Amino acid sequence: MKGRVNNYIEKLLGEGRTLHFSLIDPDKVDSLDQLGKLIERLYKAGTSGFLVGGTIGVTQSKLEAVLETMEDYEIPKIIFPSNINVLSPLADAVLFMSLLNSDDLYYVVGAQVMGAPLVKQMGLEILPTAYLIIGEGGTAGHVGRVRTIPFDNHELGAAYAMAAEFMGMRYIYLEAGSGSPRTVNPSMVRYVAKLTNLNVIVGGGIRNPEAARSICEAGADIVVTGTLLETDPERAVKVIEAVTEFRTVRESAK
Ligand SMILES: CC(C)=CCC/C(C)=C/CC/C(C)=C/CC/C(C)=C/COP(=O)(O)OP(=O)(O)O
Ligand SMILES: O=P(O)(O)OC[C@@H](O)CO
Ligand SMILES: [Mg+2]
Repeated sequence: MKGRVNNYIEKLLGEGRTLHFSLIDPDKVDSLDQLGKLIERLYKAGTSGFLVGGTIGVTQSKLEAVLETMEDYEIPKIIFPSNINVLSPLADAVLFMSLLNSDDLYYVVGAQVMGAPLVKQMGLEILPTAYLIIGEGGTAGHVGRVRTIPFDNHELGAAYAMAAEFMGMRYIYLEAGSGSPRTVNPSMVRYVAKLTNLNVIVGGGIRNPEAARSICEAGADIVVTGTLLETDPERAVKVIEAVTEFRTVRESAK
């Protein structure tokens, strides 16, 4: 899929679909055998791609073991990097992200400067992504030193999203944090989707098909689940079905 991931995403979105990405955290994998079975299950259920990453504890060897387990599947394998050590040429693409609401310049531009030559050498396709953490954002919010955007402050979320679009980014990831007790507010998703042409990725705390559906209805383009795959794969399959069965007519931003 290298070089074809953006096109693959645009094609499915153009057909009115919403995509589901399964987030695998290499640090949470106990057995590669079990991971292989889980991946097969998620693929058969219709997940649209794999994100691979975790905030803490991911080594290159754990990352590559996960990517090798996925290699025979014809859907994108995309790195979700917490830092420059979480990169590998075995992936197809990388969410090349800037944490826009960080107080630490390292997460806004430093990691990108250190990572860019590595990404180039590895030949990874780029998904230029504004990463926005809403609420406290769990471990990622702590590590990323976020300047809080309250869950109900849609104007603030949308202002960041518009700034990201004006700076040339193509994706925005609205993140509540892994295992968050609540998801990003669907009304913030609606606001961002309406005011920009960015592809809107939403993740954090999505634990059931109803929550996933509300986020789809609000106009998300890609829905991410991570923790649920680890805790309740049966329910994760139901979330995948809810997302991939959803159909929408997308409007361009005014
Ligand atoms: C572009 C490059 C090379 C790096 C970008 C680096 C940036 C901007 C990082 C943002 C801050 C950060 C720590 C993000 C983590 C994103 C991530 C992989 C989340 C998913 O992992 P979790 O599920 O939260 O991990 P744990 O389960 O370990 O908490
Ligand atoms: O683990 P969950 O809560 O599904 O969150 C997924 C992802 O948005 C975390 O970065
Ligand atoms: Mg996690």
